[in-house]
Amino acid sequence: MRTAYSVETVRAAERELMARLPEGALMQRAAAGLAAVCAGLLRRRRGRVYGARVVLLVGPGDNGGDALYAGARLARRGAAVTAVPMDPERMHAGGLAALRAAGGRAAGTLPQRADLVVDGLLGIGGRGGLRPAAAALVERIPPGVPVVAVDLPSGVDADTGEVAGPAVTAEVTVTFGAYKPGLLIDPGASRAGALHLVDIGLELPEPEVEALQHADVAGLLPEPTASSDKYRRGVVGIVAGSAQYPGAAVLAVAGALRGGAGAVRYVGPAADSVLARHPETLIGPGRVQAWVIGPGLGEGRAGEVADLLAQDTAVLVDADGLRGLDPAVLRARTAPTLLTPHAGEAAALLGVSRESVEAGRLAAVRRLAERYGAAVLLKGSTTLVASAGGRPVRVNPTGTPWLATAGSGDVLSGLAGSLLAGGLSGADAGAVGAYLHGLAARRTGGPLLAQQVAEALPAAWRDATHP
Ligand SMILES: NC(=O)C1=CN([C@@H]2O[C@H](COP(=O)(O)OP(=O)(O)OC[C@H]3O[C@@H](n4cnc5c(N)ncnc54)[C@H](OP(=O)(O)O)[C@@H]3O)[C@@H](O)[C@H]2O)[C@@H](O)CC1
Ligand SMILES: [K+]
Repeated sequence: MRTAYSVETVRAAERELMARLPEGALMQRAAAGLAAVCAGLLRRRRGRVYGARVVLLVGPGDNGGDALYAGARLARRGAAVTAVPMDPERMHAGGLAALRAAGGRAAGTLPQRADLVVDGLLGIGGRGGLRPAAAALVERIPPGVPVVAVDLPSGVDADTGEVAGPAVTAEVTVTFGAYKPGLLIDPGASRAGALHLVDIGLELPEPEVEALQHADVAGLLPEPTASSDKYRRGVVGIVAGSAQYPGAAVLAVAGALRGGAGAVRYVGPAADSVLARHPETLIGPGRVQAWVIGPGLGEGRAGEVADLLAQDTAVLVDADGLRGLDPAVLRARTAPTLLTPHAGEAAALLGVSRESVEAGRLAAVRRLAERYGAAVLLKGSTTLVASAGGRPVRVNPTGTPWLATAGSGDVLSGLAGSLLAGGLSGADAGAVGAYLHGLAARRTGGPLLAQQVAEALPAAWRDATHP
């Protein structure tokens, strides 16, 4: 599991550790890790550190201090290191002295030729959009030069991944002590590049955000045993499709058939299309362990959603099924409930604009889970899964922009519903479903069709369970 911690939590752990260590020890650990990553990048790019031109963008706080001490280490290995301050009056004094003693220098303007830029403008002390002096430096980073961000790319909000105005786009981010949520959640995540965690010895409590890895998924996936027949492996019921959108039913069933359930039942007007593509499907009402309702349903079917929610059975509600949901009804349920909105649907459920959901995805998914008392999977460039009760929000690490394609959400809802039928909780079914869905899309690559994602799911399942 990759875990991420809020600034408040990191600061508290840092205070506790600092009290037990000599002054400056943590910054030295951070700078050593940062310098090692920079040296590795320079060796890969140009064979050696000696003679490399390194530019440090130096902010007024300790983030700038990390950059200066790391710059000193690189200068001692023969790099030509230039520090460019955001504010010449405010630079970490000890770091600047160390850089000068190692042969580095400070300059007022950003050199146009460089092999590496180190972004030490702002770390976890950054607040709001970059002020003009910082924004001006970021805009002058020469194109094509790799940037290593110190702790996080300047301009990215550490707690949320929000980006207000200009921000650094890094090739690598070297982060200290713990991942920050903003490194795992877009738009911040796509600014951070490859992540490198430097252990500085912090002792941390339960994380605010976590990302599953292969081993976590393997541990959660239901594997049939010798004694499991199709009913024990769970039956998932799909209520989807309409005369206008029969394809959504076909795709939801395609996902459900590959999610490990023993059988898939279809209820709705697209039975002929479903059977033509998936002759394995059971048709018509009957007993199930989980229902999926919503994909391609069209308008005017809220009564069917209400009927399913009144049953003591796990339910996944997607797409058109999400219209006009009553929080009180959902909160009263005891069986697992999973809602799978995209940003527009989430906005309607919260009564806010789509833009505000996109800009603050973490807050939005948490509020949805609390308001509806359900697990909520918020689809998007980084899919998030929250559950009611303050558990860590799960960030899906396997997504790819190619998944933004028609029908891909229908496959996901069927897949996650199948996992619910297999006995996973709402949050686990959502997180594991999103993980496999992303892996399947990555395997398919390039411009993809939703049905190809469904077809690649068994291979994705094997990748996660037998890497
Ligand atoms: N945690 C750990 O264990 C360890 C942490 N370490 C390092 O310390 C870093 C945190 O250092 P930090 O607290 O000094 O804050 P930092 O990020 O340098 O920024 C504060 C400065 O920025 C300014 N400023 C704020 N917003 C701004 C904006 N939008 N645009 C422009 N300026 C803005 C703000 O100005 P002010 O508001 O005071 O006027 C203040 O001067 C952390 O990220 C990591 O790198 C490691 O060394 C060791 C272990
Ligand atoms: K930074």
